[in-house]
Amino acid sequence: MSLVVFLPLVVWVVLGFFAPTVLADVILPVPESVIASLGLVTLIAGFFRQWQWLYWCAWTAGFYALIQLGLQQPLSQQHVSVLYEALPVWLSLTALLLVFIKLPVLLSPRGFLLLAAVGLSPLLLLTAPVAAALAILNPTEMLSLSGELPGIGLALWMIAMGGIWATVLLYKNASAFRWSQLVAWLSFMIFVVGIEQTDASTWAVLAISGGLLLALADRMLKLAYIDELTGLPQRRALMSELQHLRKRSAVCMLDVDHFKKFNDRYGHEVGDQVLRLLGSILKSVSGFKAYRYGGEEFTLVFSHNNEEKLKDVLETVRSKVANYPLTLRDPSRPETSGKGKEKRGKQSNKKTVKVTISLGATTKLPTDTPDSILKRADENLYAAKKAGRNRVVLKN
Ligand SMILES: Nc1nc2c(ncn2[C@@H]2O[C@H](COP(=O)(O)OP(=O)(O)OP(=O)(O)O)[C@@H](O)[C@H]2O)c(=O)[nH]1
Repeated sequence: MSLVVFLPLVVWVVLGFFAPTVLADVILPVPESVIASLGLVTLIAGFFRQWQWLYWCAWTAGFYALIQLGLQQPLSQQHVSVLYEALPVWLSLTALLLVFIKLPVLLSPRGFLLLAAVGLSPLLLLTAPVAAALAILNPTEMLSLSGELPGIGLALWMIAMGGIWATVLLYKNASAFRWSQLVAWLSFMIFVVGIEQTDASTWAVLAISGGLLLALADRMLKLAYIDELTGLPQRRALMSELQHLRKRSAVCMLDVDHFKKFNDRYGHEVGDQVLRLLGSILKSVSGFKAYRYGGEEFTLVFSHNNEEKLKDVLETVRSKVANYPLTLRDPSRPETSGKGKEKRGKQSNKKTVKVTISLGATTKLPTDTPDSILKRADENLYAAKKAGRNRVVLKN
C-alpha cells in the first residue's frame, strides 16, 4: 500500500521513455501547475496538521526555483554547467539531512527557521562561491575518474545515494511518507538525467506532489482505520467489513482474561504491552482478519464457516497467547544504569508472566446483520468466561 506513492513517478518515467511525444504534447501551465500542486499538498497537510509534509513542500519548491532561475540557459555556459553538476550533490545531501534530523514542530521558532532554511538552501547554489566550491569537490565528476565518462559519475552517485536511501527505508520500516521522500529525491535526480525533456522539472514536481498527496491519504486512512497501539485495523474498519460479510463466514470476539486485575497489579504500561503482543500474535496467525474492537476486546473475521477449521485456528490463537512468556522489568530495578548493572550481575531482574484469552465465535446466519452476529459472538465470549476462561466457545 505504501508503495502506491511511486505511481505518479512511474507514470511520468514510463511515458517519458515509451511515449515521449505524449508528454511533449501536454501543455503545462508553468509555474501555475507547480504552485497549484504544491499548494494543494500544503493546504491539505496544514488542514490535517501534518506539518512534516510542509518541509518537503519547501524543499521541492526551493529546488524548482533553483532550476527555473539557474538552469534555463544552455549548459554550454560555464556557470550553468557548474550549477548542473552541483545540483545532484546538493539535492541528495539536503534530502538526506531532512530524513535524518528530527523535524521540530513547525509552529515554533525552530520550525519556522528550518522551513526557511530548507526552502532557501537550494538557492545558495546560485551564489557563485558555493557553486564553485561544490564544482571543485564535485563527487559525481570524481567518480567518473578520468572525467571522460560524465554519465558514469552521476550513475555511481545515484547508486551510492540510492543505497543509503534503501538502507534507511528498510531499517526504519518505512511509512508511505518515507517512501514519498525517496520519490521526491528520485524525481529530481531523474530530472537531472533527462534535463533535455520538455518541462522535465515541472513533471518532476508533479510526480513529487502526487507522491506526497498519496502519502497524506495513506496517513489519513491509517489515522482513521488503524489502531496505533496494536497496528490492527480498528472498529470503524470492522463495521465496514461486516457490511460486506460473505454468505459463508464467521466472527469471533476475544478478550483478555482478568485484564483489570492485570493492569492493577503490573500497571497500565505493561497492560499496553500485552495488547501489543496480542496484536502481533493475531497478525502472525493466518486464516482470518483481526481487528481491535476497543479496550481489550478483539474481533476476528473468517471468510468461511467450516467449524472444524474454525476450532483449529481459534485453539491455535488461544494456546499461542497462553504459552507466550511476557518478560517484565523488575519494578524494584534501580534507577541508575550503574546500580542496575551491579544488580543484574548478581541476579536476573527479569520476570515473566502469562496471560490468557477467552474466545466466543459464531457462524453467519442468512438473517444476520453486523450487529446481530457481533452480539451472538459476544454472548459466546461471555459463555467462555463463565465456563472458566482460557477457552473457545463456538456455537450459533
Ligand atoms: N493497559 C490498557 N488497559 C486497557 C485498555 N483498554 C481497556 N483497558 C482495561 O481493560 C480492563 C477491562 O476490564 P473488564 O472489562 O472488567 O474485564 P476483565 O478484568 O478482563 O475481566 P474478564 O473480562 O471478566 O476476564 C479495564 O481495567 C480497562 O482499564 C488499554 O488500551 N490499555
